[in-house]
Amino acid sequence: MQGNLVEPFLHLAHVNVARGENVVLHDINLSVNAGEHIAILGPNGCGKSTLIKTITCECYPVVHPEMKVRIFGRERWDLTELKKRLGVVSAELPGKQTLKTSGRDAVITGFFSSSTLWPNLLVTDSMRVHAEVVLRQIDAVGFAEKLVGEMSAGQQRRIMIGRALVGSAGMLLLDEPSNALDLAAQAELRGLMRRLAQQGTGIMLITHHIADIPPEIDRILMMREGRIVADGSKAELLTAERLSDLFKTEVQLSERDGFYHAW
Ligand SMILES: Nc1ncnc2c1ncn2[C@@H]1O[C@H](COP(=O)(O)OP(=O)(O)OP(=O)(O)O)[C@@H](O)[C@H]1O
Repeated sequence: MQGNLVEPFLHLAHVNVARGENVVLHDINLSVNAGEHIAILGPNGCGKSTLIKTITCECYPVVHPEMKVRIFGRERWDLTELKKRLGVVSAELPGKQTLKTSGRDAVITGFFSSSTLWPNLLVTDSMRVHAEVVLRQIDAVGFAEKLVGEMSAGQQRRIMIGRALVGSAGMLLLDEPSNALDLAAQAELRGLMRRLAQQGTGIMLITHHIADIPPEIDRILMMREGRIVADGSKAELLTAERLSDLFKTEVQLSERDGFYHAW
């Protein structure tokens, strides 16, 4: 990085993405700087997860001359390298083997983007030291010995955030992270997102729960029918009118201590 230039995390220009026979993302233009905090909102099926999967190269854009996908400043990636650098967390575990992996080892799998610590993987001392730092950061030292399959959903989610953090270049992509969490676990997750955001971790959060959006998130992306229909500040877009228009239903909104509640 030079001078005051902010490092770009993502630059998408004129991106169209097909799934099966249908084009489900249309002319997506989006730039995100490293360290930004963004929430992506939109009705079911509008393409939020496909957008994340385009960033992780699990979905490929339709090739045409104006199309550009640049991630961390590069257009071409070794997929394994890219997966290691992107911290993606969804409600699903990386694989069945993760259930039989301890929390500590599951965090370390983030260095390899694997579902468990297979015997052939070379875990270095510096990886172990870094994993301990992350376990403290996510407040998971107390259950790090437990098998992931024996953890509560909230503990599992925290371990998956830790797994995403060890390898990632400071950007977390969270796809509906509060799914299946009870109220206490949702509150813990919100607290963790806040701490990470305050410590400088960038966050792209997909959620259907407006209350999940921590005060630190200041940019909102609205999607509808495969298009970005609004991209702006929270003050401008997180209003009852804009949400009602986005979801085509009457939405009421209130705000308390920087958190919003919609019903
Ligand atoms: N594996 C797939 N094969 C074919 N079409 C798919 C596939 N996955 C998703 N789609 C379609 O792509 C479109 C976008 O889906 P996507 O999952 O990205 O939306 P979303 O906004 O994340 O939805 P939700 O909020 O319900 O999770 C939808 O029309 C969906 O039916």
